[in-house]
Formats: sequence, structure tokens, C-alpha cells
Amino acid sequence: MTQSLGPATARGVLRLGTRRSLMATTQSGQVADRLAALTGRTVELVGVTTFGDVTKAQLAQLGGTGVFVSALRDKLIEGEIDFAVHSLKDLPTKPDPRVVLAAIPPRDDPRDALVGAEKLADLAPGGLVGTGSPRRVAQLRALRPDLEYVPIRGNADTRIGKVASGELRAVVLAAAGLGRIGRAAEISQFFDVADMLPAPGQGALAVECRAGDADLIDLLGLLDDPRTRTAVTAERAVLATLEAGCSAPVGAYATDDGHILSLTAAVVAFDGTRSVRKSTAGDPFAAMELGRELATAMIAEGAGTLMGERTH
Ligand SMILES: NCc1[nH]cc(CCC(=O)O)c1CC(=O)O
Repeated sequence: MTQSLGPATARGVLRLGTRRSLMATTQSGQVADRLAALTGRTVELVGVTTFGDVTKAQLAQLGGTGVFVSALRDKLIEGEIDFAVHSLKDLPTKPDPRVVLAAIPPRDDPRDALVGAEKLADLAPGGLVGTGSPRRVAQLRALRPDLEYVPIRGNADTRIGKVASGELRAVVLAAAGLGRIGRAAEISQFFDVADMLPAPGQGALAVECRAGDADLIDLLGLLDDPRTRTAVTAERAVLATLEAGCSAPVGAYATDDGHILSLTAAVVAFDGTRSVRKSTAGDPFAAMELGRELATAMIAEGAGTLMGERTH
């Protein structure tokens, strides 16, 4: 009974590294439960405090949410954990050769959502709406140019708290994240993807392990949803080709019905008055090329200029 059981891997336990926020532990817990159900293996959640969690204020200067991802990747390489779950939206488009994207599970709701007492159309002119995302502000300005948009940071609880306190009339967040933290009941409106194009990868998860861990790559592959993978591959190819990061005013959304991959992407000017928006469809096997070609066509129509106006 007092005998040491040795390292977790020696017992066959799989260690899933997770950030400690409610959203992160919920989505990691869901992946752990699904993997355990499919394989009979025991999955242990290992909490990791990331640099991004302790220096949120400097996040913009640090180059976005990539800081959350790199801390978990470091723990993977150090061998402290066996795999990690990230919000796919937060994953940099530049591949990290040390890790493999072993699974992209079925996507949750990709839409953005308004949290507040009213729908966007019913807010009184001049009302304050909070969002830290240039993509959301630009598209909101196109829908309601008469409202005031306020940059906000912090976790979803903090953001929603500004509505409860009366500081803001409403905030805009990802529906999937609100669901994961149990706050979906406070959504007053789901934005149609046609009105508010989501961030590339929004609502999807990324399951990563070490590039050399062949057995685990096979095991985690059971969690993969091929149609979500082709859709987000196309969306992220748009982002990569535009050389844009997670703070750029770029929306992209794709669906794969098993035969046809349909992709729409947009770059929106900061003031919401102009945008370059294009759609395409093609073979899901050519997801990457489809995204690249669409972005190249967008650049030819001035997408780069629109992005440059606000990010530099
Ligand atoms: N950038 C932070 C982040 N990363 C993932 C989500 C929500 C879940 C998702 O979009 O998949 C959020 C919060 C938000 O955008 O409201």
C-alpha cells in the first residue's frame, strides 16, 4: 500500500496537460473522458500554469495567445505530460516540428455570441459593447455603426461581469467557450456566420502529442473528426497565407459535407466600412490549397492593405 507506483507512464496512465482555467479544464476533461471511453485507458489531468496566465496584460505585446500553447508544448517535450488539448483558434499557424496534431475532435458551435439583456439590433444607440477582438469589432461596426466598442481583456467570467455590473450593455464571446464554462444561458443572440464570420478554427479543439510518440499518435487518432479537420485546415490556410495572426481582422469558416468543402473568408477594415470577402468550394482532400488560393485571391483584391491599416 505504501509502495511507490513509479512514474505515471509506467502504470499506463496517460497524462493530459491542461491550463487551469475553467474553459481549459472542461475541454480537457471532455477529451479525457472520450479517450477513456474509447480505449479503456486511464487519463490523468495535469494542471499547468502558463506564462500567458500570469501576464495577461502583456498578451498583446507577446504576440497573442500562442504563449498558452507554447508552455504546454514545452511540458510535452520535457516529458512531464503525454498530450495536451488546446483551443484550435489559439494555435499559431506555423507548425512546431516537435509536436503532432494527432486529433481534431468534432467541432462545437463555431458562432460568436452576444451576452447581455438584448439582441444587437435592440441596443440603444451609443451603448457600450465589449470585445477585445479586432475581427469582432470590425464586423460589429458593419452591423451597428452607432454603438461604442470597448476593448476588454480577461477571462470570460470577468468579461461577462462587466455586463452584470452595468459597465457594458453587452459583450461578444465565442459560443463554444461560453458553453464550456456553463454560461450559455446568458447568450441573448447567436450571430449567424454570414453576419459575423468566426475566427479560423473557432469552436474546434486541437489534441497534440510528441512527434515521436507513434503509439499515442495512433491512439489519439481515434478522437479525430476528418470533416472538422478538413474545414479548419482550409480556414487556417487562409490565415497563414494572409500572414495574419489571431489578433488580425480575419474571419474564415468552412464546412465539409463529406464530398464538398465550402469556405468563406473575409478581411474587414477596422471601421467596418470596407471588406474583402470571398467564397469557394472544392475537394476536401485539397483543403490546404483551397484556403491558400482563396487568400491569394483576397490579397489580389486588397486584403493586405486592409489588414495593414489596423495592425501596423
Ligand atoms: N482567444 C481566447 C479563446 N480561445 C478559445 C475561446 C473560446 C472557444 C473557441 O473559440 O473555440 C476563447 C474565448 C473567446 O473567443 O470568446
